[in-house]
Amino acid sequence: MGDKTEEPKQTNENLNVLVSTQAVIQEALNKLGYPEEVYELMKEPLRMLTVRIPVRMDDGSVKIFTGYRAQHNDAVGPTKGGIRFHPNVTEEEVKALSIWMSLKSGIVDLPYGGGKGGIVCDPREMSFRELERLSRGYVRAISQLVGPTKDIPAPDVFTNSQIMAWMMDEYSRIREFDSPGFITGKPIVLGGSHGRESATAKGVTICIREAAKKKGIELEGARVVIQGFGNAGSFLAKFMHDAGANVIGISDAYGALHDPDGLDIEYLLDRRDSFGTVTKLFKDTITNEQLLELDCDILVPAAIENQITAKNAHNIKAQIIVEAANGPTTMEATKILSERGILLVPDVLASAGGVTVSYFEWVQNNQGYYWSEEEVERKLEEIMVRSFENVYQTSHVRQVNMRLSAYMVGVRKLAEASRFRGWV
Ligand SMILES: NC(=O)C1=CN([C@@H]2O[C@H](COP(=O)(O)OP(=O)(O)OC[C@H]3O[C@@H](n4cnc5c(N)ncnc54)[C@H](O)[C@@H]3O)[C@@H](O)[C@H]2O)C=CC1
Ligand SMILES: O=C(O)CCC(=O)C(=O)O
Repeated sequence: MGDKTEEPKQTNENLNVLVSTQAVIQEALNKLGYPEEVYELMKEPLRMLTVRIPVRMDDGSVKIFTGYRAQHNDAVGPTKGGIRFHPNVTEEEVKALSIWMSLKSGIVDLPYGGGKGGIVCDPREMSFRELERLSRGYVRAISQLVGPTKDIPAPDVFTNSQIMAWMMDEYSRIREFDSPGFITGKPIVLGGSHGRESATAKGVTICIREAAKKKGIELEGARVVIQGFGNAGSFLAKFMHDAGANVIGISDAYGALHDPDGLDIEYLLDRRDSFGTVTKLFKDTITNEQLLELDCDILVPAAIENQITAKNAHNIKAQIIVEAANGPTTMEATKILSERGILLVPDVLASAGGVTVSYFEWVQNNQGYYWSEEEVERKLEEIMVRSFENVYQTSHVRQVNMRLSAYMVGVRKLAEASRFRGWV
């Protein structure tokens, strides 16, 4: 399968993640037999807040940042989803990310709808104190819309447990009581859960293991390529390495590293910075585009959107693609990969380990009783295996690819809850 590398194709492909997500949602609802009004309800978030956040910079100037919080649908329960700090954040991207959160919660069966936030900024260029002021300013700006029973944020690209701690502290000050359940992904000492930091990668690892079984591929010695070396990508590299797989390629925003004999993962983990950057330390690098087309068994995009497109889908060599990132593969590429017989485990299933352990964190905060790491991992394992099997079997029974079957599984609970509430 696919040893030959084709010339990049010129395409007029749609790269708008909101538009492409809407198309798959519509297809899923049609297949399930729901009327058009259900799609009309689902195609956009119920609420979308845009905020402007003034931040005093270290040089004394004031900079105004734009931020968003989207709440897709709260028919099932409060909305939930991460906050992204990235220069390319857009309103449409945040909307799509909130829809994906609804689907994830439906797939792993959590009592949530989807939410997502983002701030247009580059935290790599900001000081620690500037980041604190920005994080607190964002919470002040969205505080009326969010809360432990309304909308519960968490980390995403370029945000981490320190940022969650500042946000929790700011929210608690505004409300005048300690509110650990306002946000998840916190440091353990502030009510964070064991296993949350590695949860997204754990969930991806379980999906890789289950997908490899379906394809008859042994994980021991399998060649794995991972795009992105942040929270999701770096923990995944470790778990793959520990499972005896051969991680032959990794990347960050600045480039990629390749060694057909296997990279020194322990060394790379030791040298990466808090933004998941490591390739700057090396002279001998390849590009992210080259990384995706490397000869390997398992490919894991764990960085940003629109990485596998109609341009490069024909040149992907992996037999299994497991999407740790949100939206890394376009819909046209999904079709090409599925026609080529490549097993693609979609983002809304594969990356749902993060929100699952965030849910455990929120439950622990609400009850004030904390679980051991073993308990968290056992519960996560059970949920991920069951969800993988459900989506996989649905794809077989309905004769659709796993992205469409995941959307069908994910959207059903939301549609039913909206119907029982009398919304549609
Ligand atoms: N952190 C979490 O719990 C979850 C994360 N995800 C998704 O996983 C993906 C990665 O998120 P995290 O690991 O949390 O972020 P992170 O901020 O920890 O790491 C991001 C990584 O992507 C790289 N990157 C950024 N821009 C890039 C570009 N243009 N090209 C190539 N690489 C680039 C960075 O250098 C870094 O290595 C995102 O799509 C995120 O939405 C999904 C579910 C949960
Ligand atoms: O942990 C959470 O609540 C959300 C994680 C997230 O943002 C995601 O799955 O994309």
